[in-house]
Amino acid sequence: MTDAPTDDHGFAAWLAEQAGARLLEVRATSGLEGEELKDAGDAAAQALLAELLALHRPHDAVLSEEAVETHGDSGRLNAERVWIIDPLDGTREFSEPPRDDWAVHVALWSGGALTVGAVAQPALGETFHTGVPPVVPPSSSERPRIAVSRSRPPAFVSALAEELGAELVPMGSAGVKMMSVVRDVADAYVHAGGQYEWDSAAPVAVAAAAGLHTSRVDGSPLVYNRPDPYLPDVVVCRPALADPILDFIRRHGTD
Ligand SMILES: Nc1ncnc2c1ncn2[C@@H]1O[C@H](COP(=O)(O)O)[C@@H](OP(=O)(O)O)[C@H]1O
Ligand SMILES: [Mg+2]
Repeated sequence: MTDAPTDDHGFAAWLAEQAGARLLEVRATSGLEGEELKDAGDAAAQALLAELLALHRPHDAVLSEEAVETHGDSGRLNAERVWIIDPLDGTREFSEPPRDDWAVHVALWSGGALTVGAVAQPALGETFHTGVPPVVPPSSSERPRIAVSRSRPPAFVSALAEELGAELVPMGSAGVKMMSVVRDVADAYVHAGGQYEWDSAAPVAVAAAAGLHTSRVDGSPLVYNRPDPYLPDVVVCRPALADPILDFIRRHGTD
């Protein structure tokens, strides 16, 4: 294991990569499949991240999908610095090798806002982070592309795509979908109906640092480290698509 960087951006990227390497190892060597592989991945990535955070940032609080005791007020609500992590986002896709649409999310919330984010896509060998904000290339597609859940695409997004003349691009993991906009694989990610702070914190921090639009579906800001981490909807897109998308949702809702 390489030394942990001292700056928070580099540290977040390093953490995400350490967990990513552990996940690749579990996938390649455990011999497990299906639910057992999902559970082994979640547990291994959570254990490593918890250990490394306790070792290198012992005074900071944590909110993790895989640590239920952090979901309520475990001290994080009064903390100055809170790491919001999803040790394995896109668990379903992780359990379907050789799919690469799964990710490790590490964000830092500090003093009321997200200040750091890192999203590792270990099977792609790529990590996106706020230390070196990604440069989003001009869109390579004439038609807008909207990334949607592979397993549970919200119905309103099909109607939105029809109005915008867009195509839907199904893939797993909230982080992968937001990074697909950064990578010019899609132009927008629009989601409603359920999600939690850990699903969006790190990729939203990276997307915002890259100059993309990030908000709730009603256009209001995404707010993190709240008492209830349920944060059911999100829009991440190229800035030019924000008005058309938010206007459609204002007129038609998300039901
Ligand atoms: N309706 C919903 N309610 C709760 N969580 C949801 C959800 N839709 C998506 N998610 C979460 O968002 C992540 C991406 O989902 P999807 O690939 O379907 O877009 C998944 O995280 P995990 O893989 O960490 O559980 C999934 O659990
Ligand atoms: Mg998740």
